[in-house]
Amino acid sequence: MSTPIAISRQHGMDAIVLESPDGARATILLHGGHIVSWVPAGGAEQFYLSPQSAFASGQAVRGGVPVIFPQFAGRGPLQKHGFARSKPWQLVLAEQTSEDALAVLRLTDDAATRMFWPHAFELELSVRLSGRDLQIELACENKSEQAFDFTAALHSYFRVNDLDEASVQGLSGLHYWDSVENVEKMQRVDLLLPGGDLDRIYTQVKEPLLLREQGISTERRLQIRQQGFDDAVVWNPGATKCVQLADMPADGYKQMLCIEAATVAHPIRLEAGDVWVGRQDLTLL
Ligand SMILES: O=P(O)(O)OC[C@H]1O[C@H](O)[C@H](O)[C@@H](O)[C@@H]1O
Repeated sequence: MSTPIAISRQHGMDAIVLESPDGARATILLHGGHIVSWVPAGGAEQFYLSPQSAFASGQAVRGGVPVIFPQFAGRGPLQKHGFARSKPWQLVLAEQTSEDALAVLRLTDDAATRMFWPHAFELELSVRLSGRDLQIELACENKSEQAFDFTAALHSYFRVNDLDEASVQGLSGLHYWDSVENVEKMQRVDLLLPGGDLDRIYTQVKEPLLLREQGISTERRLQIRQQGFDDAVVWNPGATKCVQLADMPADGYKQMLCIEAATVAHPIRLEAGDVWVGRQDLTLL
């Protein structure tokens, strides 16, 4: 038995609010196919959402999980991070079952996307919510007659109470591109303590990552697993760059850390008719 979920309004935009029977909750805007909130069962908000974010057509939301496609950052001729995050997506399905809640959203090419990127595609974002799990899947089908290349990411902004008390585990031994210093390096220590101004593309990420936060009497442990995506981007703008972001408070960087499932280093080549799938699965332990 499943119950359909109707479109509601959140942040002045069309949205789906997923609620699983065990009390977990997630909100997805049709604008950008953008998850803006996730509260696991018995837990607190896991995503950072800037109080100064724009919620307007054609603009990107600052926080949550922007879908980056078909170009990561400025690595190509398109607008930064491509167009998917600022386009209206269509709702395919939203329902609650006795075990979970699920939404599927779709973005296809149109005259505007083909002007910049001359390919026919179908992107599908599936979000499954249950208990302390959030599973995010991005699928891309090549609907054109020729192969195309793209880069992509699920650019998740995790909320932290205090950046100084947050750490990321599971990166040791990985090579990364340091986008601040423009140099390739290797992660030697297991625990990454993300101070400000950090922008790294870790390549060939196979093991789960763990975002940890030490409170006075509690410890938050959020497991981040990815599949289909080769790389993980860890980003925090730090004080100086944060001030330059018009849609973020000056000290907003202290409350967030991006850990993104991404394919950046080697673009994905998708043959005509083929489908690529990437996912980021989150579990509050
Ligand atoms: O400000 P945006 O266009 O949303 O980009 C935000 C950030 O995204 C990624 O994490 C990149 O690695 C950063 O270099 C970039 O600054």
